[in-house]
Amino acid sequence: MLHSEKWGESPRMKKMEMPAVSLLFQLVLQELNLFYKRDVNGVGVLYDLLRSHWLQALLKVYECLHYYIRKKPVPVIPQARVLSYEVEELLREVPQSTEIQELRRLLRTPHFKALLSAHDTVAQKDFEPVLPPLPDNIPENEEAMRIVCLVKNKQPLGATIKRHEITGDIMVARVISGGLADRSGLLYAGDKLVEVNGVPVEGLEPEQVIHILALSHGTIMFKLIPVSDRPVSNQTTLYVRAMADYCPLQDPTIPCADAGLPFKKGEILQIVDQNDVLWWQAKKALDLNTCAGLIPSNQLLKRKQREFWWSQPFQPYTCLRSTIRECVLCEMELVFFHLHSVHGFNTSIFLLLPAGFRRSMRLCRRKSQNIQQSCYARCPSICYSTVAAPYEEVVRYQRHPSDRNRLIVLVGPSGVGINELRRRLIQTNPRRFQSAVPHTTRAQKSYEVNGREYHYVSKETFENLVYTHRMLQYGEYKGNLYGTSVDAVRTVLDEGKVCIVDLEPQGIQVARTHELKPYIIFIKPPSMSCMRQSRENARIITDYYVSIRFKEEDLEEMEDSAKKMEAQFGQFFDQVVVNDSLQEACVQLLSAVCRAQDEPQWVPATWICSDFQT
Ligand SMILES: Nc1ncnc2c1ncn2[C@@H]1O[C@H](COP(=O)(O)OP(=O)(O)OP(=O)(O)O)[C@@H](O)[C@H]1O
Repeated sequence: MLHSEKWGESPRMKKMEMPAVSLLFQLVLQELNLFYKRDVNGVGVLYDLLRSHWLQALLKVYECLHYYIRKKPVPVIPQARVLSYEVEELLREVPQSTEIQELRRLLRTPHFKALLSAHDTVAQKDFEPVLPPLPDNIPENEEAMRIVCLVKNKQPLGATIKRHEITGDIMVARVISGGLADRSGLLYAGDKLVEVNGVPVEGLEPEQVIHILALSHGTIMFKLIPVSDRPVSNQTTLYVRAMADYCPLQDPTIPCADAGLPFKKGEILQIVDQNDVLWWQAKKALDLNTCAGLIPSNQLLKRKQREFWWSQPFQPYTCLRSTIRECVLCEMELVFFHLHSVHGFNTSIFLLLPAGFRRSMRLCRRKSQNIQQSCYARCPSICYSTVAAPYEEVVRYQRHPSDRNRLIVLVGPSGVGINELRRRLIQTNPRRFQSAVPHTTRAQKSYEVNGREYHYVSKETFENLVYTHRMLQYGEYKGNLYGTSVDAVRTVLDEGKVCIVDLEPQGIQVARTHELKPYIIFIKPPSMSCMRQSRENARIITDYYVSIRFKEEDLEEMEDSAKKMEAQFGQFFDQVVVNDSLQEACVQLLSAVCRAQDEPQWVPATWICSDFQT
């Protein structure tokens, strides 16, 4: 901000602008000076004290603060006009002066004029809120009472009230972090309301208090008895990934729906307050400037999920809304949170393809009924418990250039184009990107090379890999076992390359380890109408030698399957690429893969913090 004054231009001016304290200091020192020479008792000590460096420095700070508080910006356009006029005059005298010509050009530029105009608009506004005078009839026990004035603006007040179950008093139930009430530092959870805008609240219902607030304009004045034990905030900020959707407006148990924070699975939330065991306060990591909202705590969600799990043991994925609906809480909070909105507050065919370009687990699975999904077969309880955790603690992770690359996992419905995209991605830079060579128990063909198309192993070896948890996923096709091993992935990563694998979504959990740090990319089909166009000439590869056109039912199945995958596993997707135009999808895929390796990403805290690692 530009200021028109210069501080202390003359000694007289300086004296006039000097704050009273400084002036007093000077006078006292002058007086003491007289007595100092006469050696009056104690004068020397006082004189030295007042002249001490630290006190002088403190006084200097005080003077500076005083000066800036008093100083108000003034409009500068009139001065700019005078300057322009003087520049013109000067140019008449020295027309060839490039400096003055440059100054004239600057003064005439639209952005400079706009800057001055913006400055003056701000300078002429009075931003100081006009507070009403304090009431005359402040009670004698003033100590116990506090008057709080909050000026309404476009933001919600950010606090909730409730009736105390025993005393019937109207209390501040909670103050939402980052809201107006919180930033004022004047309202605390547990404060007892006595009056609102001069109206006593004793005997009133919380709804009636809300009504009084709704009718008030300008400034809201609360008379309240402060809570005796203010909560000491020693919270550490925590980031979590939401593992389910949550909609506060459809949750009848939330103490205050308007104060709730809706979120979708996969979103990163910053938990700012965990004081309440049942209801936390959180912000979205993408929108940290807003005030926080209420979300169910980990404990509350886990409890409900457990109850639901025991009643429906074969349906691991629960609808958060349905579980929460069962919860009955005694607390009933009323909002003066969103008053502004309610009451007007401003408120492939691998035969001929080079190594790595073969189909792995996706091999003819549409036709096969025998392919098993390893995840559930091997560890249903582990999968369930992890999937069902309501929040997953996450941290920001930036891969160090000397670290191994993160595993890239492609997930999507059969036929969506995963093989095609992976093939194209690898083709862009085969020295950087590579698939993992799968294992199989089927016989090696004459033109195949062990370790190129497949690792050909015996059934016993294969089963041993499965039992020792070294298979990311595996399945059976026409009596033979196929699978992708962790060792095969590790081989690619150890060569400094980026390993690209496709997994069934149930296999995501197996791959999510500290070692592989997988980055999951969901390949999503476009809308049905777009698919009809883009897949008009495409072929589904149903067996090594058979390819047929996509039928309407294939497209429907793809869409249906994609929806189910998103609904059940969406929380694990780091990136979604819609495969409409192959070229565009490939570009998106390439940039996502590069981002995963080179830019900071949210990853489970267990992958990074040594405390979590087992
Ligand atoms: N965006 C697209 N536009 C047109 N055709 C496409 C597109 N994406 C993929 N295809 C074609 O669709 C067919 C199926 O693709 P692809 O084999 O890559 O799918 P997939 O997801 O790997 O299927 P599966 O799970 O059965 O192995 C291929 O012929 C491929 O070229």
